[in-house]
Amino acid sequence: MEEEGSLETLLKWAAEIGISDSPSSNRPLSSSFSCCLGQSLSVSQFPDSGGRGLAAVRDLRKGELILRVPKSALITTQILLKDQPLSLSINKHPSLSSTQILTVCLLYEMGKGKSSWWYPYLMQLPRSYDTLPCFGQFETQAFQVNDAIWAAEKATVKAEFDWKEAISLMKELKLNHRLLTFRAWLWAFASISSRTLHVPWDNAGCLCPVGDLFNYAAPGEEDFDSEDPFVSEDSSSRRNASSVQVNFSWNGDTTEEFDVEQIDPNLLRLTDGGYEDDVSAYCFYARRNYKKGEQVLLSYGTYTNLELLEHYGFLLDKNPNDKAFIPLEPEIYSSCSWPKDSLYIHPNGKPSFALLSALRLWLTPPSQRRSVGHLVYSGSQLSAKNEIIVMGWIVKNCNVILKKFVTSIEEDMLLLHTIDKMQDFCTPTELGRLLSAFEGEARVFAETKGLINGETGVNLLQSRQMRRYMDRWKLAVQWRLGYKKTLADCIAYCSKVIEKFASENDSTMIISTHNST
Ligand SMILES: C[S@@+](CC[C@H](N)C(=O)[O-])C[C@H]1O[C@@H](n2cnc3c(N)ncnc32)[C@H](O)[C@@H]1O
Repeated sequence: MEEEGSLETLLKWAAEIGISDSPSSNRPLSSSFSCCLGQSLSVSQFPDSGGRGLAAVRDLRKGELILRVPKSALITTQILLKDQPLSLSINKHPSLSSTQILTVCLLYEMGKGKSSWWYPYLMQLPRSYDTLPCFGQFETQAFQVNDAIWAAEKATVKAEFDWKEAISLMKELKLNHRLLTFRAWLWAFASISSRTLHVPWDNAGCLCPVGDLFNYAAPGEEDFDSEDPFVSEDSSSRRNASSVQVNFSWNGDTTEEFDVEQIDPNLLRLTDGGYEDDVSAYCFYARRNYKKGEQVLLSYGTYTNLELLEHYGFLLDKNPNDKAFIPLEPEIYSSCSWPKDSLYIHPNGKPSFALLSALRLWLTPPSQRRSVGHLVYSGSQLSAKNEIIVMGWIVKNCNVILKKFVTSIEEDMLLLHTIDKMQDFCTPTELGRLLSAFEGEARVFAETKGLINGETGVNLLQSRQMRRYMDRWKLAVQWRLGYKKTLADCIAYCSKVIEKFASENDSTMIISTHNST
């Protein structure tokens, strides 16, 4: 993400309008503060986890109030519709969704330039995004996995459809031609998708100055290395995918250093934050204890890496909520009552509870399925033989899928290294050397984007647009590599289970042979 405008201007303006990170909710709202932060938080750079974000300026305790943003500072459709001409025009388009309306409102507000009340905030918004609808054809194909390619294509088509539906309204509002383009729409849509917070009165959510500087940590990270394949499964509620929804769950982090007993029990109610009617403000709370200097993170909800990419334009190296779906025969879905999206492989390689159960049933001879139904649905293994068949089926299918990819895990790792080098190159000679050594996908990228052209190629590579293409391409390669690794881990896991059963079977045979002699 790239943003422009001055951060100091934003933080000064934020202090003036009552945004505060003071731990005391009684601190008078005052314009005498030159920065809204400094008491609990400060803006800092975290290159490996979100770039610009918020750091703790002192040790923070779980449940502590760390930021308040008054309702008047939030950008909501409700507030923007106080503008009469805007409101009159929007009323004439009742079929537009709440997100389309907020997107139009944001572009309309951008069109006001310096006269917008939110100008210091708007200037700090990223100039471009890497959310799925922004992926071009090359980057989309780089996912290699059909589900992901479809998700990217669908996201782009949907964004274009939404834009076309809203264009007559935007023309009525006399937005300048730059704001009428699909590019501008994608920008506004991605701003909303990746930065809005949940508010109870509008599905589109709100834009929350300063509150939207928190980067993301997945809920359930503490379960990531758990031996139990069921722990992280469907344990948290799915949230509205189009907005940053602050997590109200009770499962805070386990890295306690303070005595939880000392915390006011009322504060434990809120571990992330939300809009609070009684104080008319968006309030944020520390979801766990933080040491001074640490990045303070927010849980936007439970997302797979593909969902994170779609709505927020990034993915996590280790995402406890990620899921790898493999193609299954239609009869597998119809032979069980598990929902399709519960049949997947965990990021640690273990098949999901539902996937195992569905396969146990499906790989039982049809005449016996009725009699084992209750065992299958309770998650029990049916027999050693059935378990070996199930694991063998998974191993075989994952192998088939992996072999069909045009690149292997090792090649993807090498490609990521090449992309890094392209992003870091220093001189035209270095670039020339790099480009001449290109083959496969990197060569296609260089050709498609016009990089194989001496001086022009160098200039192009340095351009902002080319950097964006490379970032998105890299995200797609990272995603597919994660997918392949999960399948490889799954093969290893299932093979181990088969070995275990085989060795148990051997020892049973030895015992029974021994007993019969
Ligand atoms: C609500 S904003 C957070 C603040 C943002 N970093 C900024 O500079 O404005 C959400 C965006 O931050 C980035 N982000 C948040 N958490 C991240 C993480 N854990 N890893 C990588 N990028 C992250 C993504 O670009 C996402 O769309």
